[in-house]
Amino acid sequence: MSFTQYLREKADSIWQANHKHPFVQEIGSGTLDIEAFKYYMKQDYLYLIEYSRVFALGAVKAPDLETMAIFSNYLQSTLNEEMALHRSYAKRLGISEEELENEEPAATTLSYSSYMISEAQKGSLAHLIAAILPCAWSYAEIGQTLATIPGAMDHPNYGEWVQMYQSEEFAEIANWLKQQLDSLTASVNEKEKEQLEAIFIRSSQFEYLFWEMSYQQRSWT
Ligand SMILES: Cc1ncc(CO)c(N)n1
Repeated sequence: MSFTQYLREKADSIWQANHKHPFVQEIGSGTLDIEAFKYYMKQDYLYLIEYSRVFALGAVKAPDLETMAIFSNYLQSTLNEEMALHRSYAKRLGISEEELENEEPAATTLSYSSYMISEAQKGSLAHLIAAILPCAWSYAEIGQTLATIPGAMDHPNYGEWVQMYQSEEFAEIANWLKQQLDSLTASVNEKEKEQLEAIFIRSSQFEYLFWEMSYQQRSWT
């Protein structure tokens, strides 16, 4: 079994809880309260700014030009493609660009993004990837699952979201990160593998908290 497959199994109960979370389920059924979605969009925009910085740090830590170019490519696609989805939703939902950029991060957004940046800065490239892999991989898994629900991709509010995350291009990011982590861990010791597992689990838990925060539209209190 590959190391990333092992991580996926270790985190399975958390990932199942993410799939079953009412925020995710209601995007699929199209019944999610639009106010919760708006709240999510604004917080996720802030999250993605910091997530982009981790890709930039990946380019800094990359061992060769090819890896550097791929990190810079995913930095570009997050800033200009994934975040364009948020900008387009904001426009449609009546959130101004100013409001989008001036939103204050909620407690979970701040702790999740600070956690990723901190692991990315202090650790090796493998640590950096372990911190962001649950983000890319769990959204690809969720997007592909929701896409099988009849009508989910055509829903007037949530269809575009499902289309983005079920796409091949989005899944490619997770697949590439998995390959990198598997090859980087081919020769690391057990202690480092345990550290990487702890980071992967922590980010998976933060994914759950992010759904929960959004569903409750919860900020700091
Ligand atoms: C919180 C969160 N995790 C992962 C993704 C996927 O990029 C996202 N947009 N937001």
